[in-house]
Amino acid sequence: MSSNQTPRDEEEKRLLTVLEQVSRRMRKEMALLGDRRGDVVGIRQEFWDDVRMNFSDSTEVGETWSSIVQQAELLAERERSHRVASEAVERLTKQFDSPYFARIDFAETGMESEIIYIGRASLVGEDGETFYVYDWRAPVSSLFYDQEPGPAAYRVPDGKMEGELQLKRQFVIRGGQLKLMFDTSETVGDEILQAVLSEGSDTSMKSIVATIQKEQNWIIRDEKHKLLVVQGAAGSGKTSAALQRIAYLLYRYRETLGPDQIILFSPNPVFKGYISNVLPDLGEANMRQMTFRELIEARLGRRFEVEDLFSQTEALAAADGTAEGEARESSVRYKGSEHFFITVENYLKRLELDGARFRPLRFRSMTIVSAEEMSQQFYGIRAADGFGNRAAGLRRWLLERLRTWIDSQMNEPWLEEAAELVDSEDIQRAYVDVRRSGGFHEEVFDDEEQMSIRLRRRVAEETLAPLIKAVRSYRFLDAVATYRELFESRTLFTACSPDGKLPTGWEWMLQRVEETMGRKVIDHEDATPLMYVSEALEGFRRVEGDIQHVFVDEAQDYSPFQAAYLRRRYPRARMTVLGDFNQAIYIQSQANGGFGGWTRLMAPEATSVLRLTTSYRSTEPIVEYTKGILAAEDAVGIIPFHRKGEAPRVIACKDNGQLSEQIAASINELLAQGYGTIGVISKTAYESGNASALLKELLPDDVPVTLVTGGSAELPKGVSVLPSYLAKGIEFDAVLVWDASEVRYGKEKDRKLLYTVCTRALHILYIFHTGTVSPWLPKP
Ligand SMILES: Nc1ncnc2c1ncn2[C@@H]1O[C@H](COP(=O)(O)OP(=O)(O)OP(=O)(O)O)[C@@H](O)[C@H]1O
Repeated sequence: MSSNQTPRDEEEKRLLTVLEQVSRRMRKEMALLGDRRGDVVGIRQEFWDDVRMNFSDSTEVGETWSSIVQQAELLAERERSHRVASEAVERLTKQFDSPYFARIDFAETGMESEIIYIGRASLVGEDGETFYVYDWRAPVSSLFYDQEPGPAAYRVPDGKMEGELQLKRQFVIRGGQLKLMFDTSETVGDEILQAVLSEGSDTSMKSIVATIQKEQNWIIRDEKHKLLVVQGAAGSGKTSAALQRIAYLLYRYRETLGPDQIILFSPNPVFKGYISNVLPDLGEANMRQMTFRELIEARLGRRFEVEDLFSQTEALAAADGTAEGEARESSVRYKGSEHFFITVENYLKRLELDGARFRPLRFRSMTIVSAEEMSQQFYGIRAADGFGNRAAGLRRWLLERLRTWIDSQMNEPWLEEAAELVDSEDIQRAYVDVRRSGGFHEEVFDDEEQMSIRLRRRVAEETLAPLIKAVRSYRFLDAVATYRELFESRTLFTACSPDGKLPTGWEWMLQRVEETMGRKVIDHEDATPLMYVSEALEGFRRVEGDIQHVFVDEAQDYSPFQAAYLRRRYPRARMTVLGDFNQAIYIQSQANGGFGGWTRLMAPEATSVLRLTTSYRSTEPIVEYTKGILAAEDAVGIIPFHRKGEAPRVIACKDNGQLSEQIAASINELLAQGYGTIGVISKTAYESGNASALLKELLPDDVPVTLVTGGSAELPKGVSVLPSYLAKGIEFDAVLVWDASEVRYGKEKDRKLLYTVCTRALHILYIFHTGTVSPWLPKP
């Protein structure tokens, strides 16, 4: 490079070289893609022409079959290579747009300096040796995220590389054009981050690979710990770090780890949709995503009507201030507490000796096996074998008992009558059975007798099929009665309780459990404890051993039961758990005070607890303002990223009518200013239903207003109207809070909810209220 060129000229030149490589590769892949497409279409069209069809004898049929298989394999292979080529074209298109975002010059000790460019994906020359761009996940790339210029080192799989980091440069390249470049002495320079954060938000989350911060990078690349617990302020990049970590793990362990071996627990379906583009955008397939609710539904949903967390939240809000509401709230709080978890754990220990409840096997009015017999059999198996072996032993024994019981019924009138009613097809089948087993050669009379026995046996087995199925799926264990027992006996409860005390409102809980479970309804607060007891009695047999990584986002919302359950269900998985105790918005998680349920899941030496303190989402004025909603001790350690913006506004309205008019006017203004996503966030779903109807009336037809509900799978563009708890984890350019009055957000329990709502804003936060304003908002 000639010396009178500026660094920018040199970088422009280098960019052209890289783009030329990209386009050369693109031409090649396009040609390949065209060929493959042609092949696929051709094979599909001529599929049957190339198959020899001959059915004249069995040899010919065999040959016909193998020629079909051959053609199908050829087609599948071409389809695979078509897919590979089309993925390559997609990747190269993105590379043409922005091939890299950073450069580092690193001199390994005793060696010459090497220039390394870092991008979303690697780019290797046709010689297979020239690395034009390194993948952001390559070991050397960590220098960019972790280190400042000067002596530096990075980890490689078999040790450490030491040397000197001589230069760090960041780029913004869009559409193949170098827009910005900075040399930086910080880990990742502020200027670029400023530029990225000033952009508008979208209806789906973006990747952050170009600007990953040092602390986030520790989370992304940690390979030492089996349990990683992250407490991070609102907007500090927990979800982002989790998703980039998944991409990192898929790259680092690509030989042994697939996306279906990673599972992420999301707070709700909207969030699921919101994050679903990040991994594909990074060229990786999505991991599995679930909500905890889906686990509960799969386990209890077939036999019970199970309330979900959102319905519980709505029910509590509707009953707020009533005696019934207060009682339910304290029950919900208690059942999510550590105290209750320990009580149930102690109860399970006692159940190893005695007390598990069983459902008798009954047929019509006959008892085939009584609950007492089952209990004797169950507790007759050594306790050391654990619940799992005992339950399996009892299951085997019951199936055997059912078989002998069927034998004993052969001459019973009910069976004879039922056998007489069977249709001729069944008789035919019984006839075939007898023939197959060698009947009908000897005495005719005996054969008839045999046939009739078979017929009766078949009828008996069919009639008892549901019972047999129930035994096979462990339904003889009565988890509901076992769980209820804990509430029915005061002495039992106090014996299990860690401090020997009953919780306040215990009588109410007892009545409620009796009343709901009697109707086959399970309150949300009972669902996980019940599922836990139920699975414990079966010995936690429903494990998913092939899952290698479990991620839990919004982990502060999980009760100790939920945490313990996930650990049991995925026994071999490493866990990454991310949350913010300031956003513990559900009553169920307010009593367990943070992350206790998670941190005890694994040994301390296998656990790492990290904090993220800088809040990147919102402007500095918004972060400073929202910190004021929290209690002073909770706000310590939340640091705004210095991005300028408008101060939040609090707008008083005289009634709901004026409130909706003011919000509609703000929406019009904000849309005109170019804000693409606007969230109108109310406390409950009931209110958001009303809000959306009012706004639709007030706004012109071309302004899209979408009501987001618990079932919504994605976030729309334009104006979203949604309840507080569905706004978890997502963000909007502008947040308009629907009625932050004292009536709505007046109690201590509403404080974190209001904080969560307000921290969804990137650039604009307007808070509207009727009557007296919530006491939690900072005083002007
Ligand atoms: N290193 C980064 N570079 C660029 N943007 C970032 C970075 N870290 C976070 N962000 C942005 O900040 C916003 C918040 O990130 P994210 O949703 O991951 O935070 P969070 O901690 O999960 O938030 P919350 O708990 O409030 O839901 C997102 O828009 C994300 O893109």
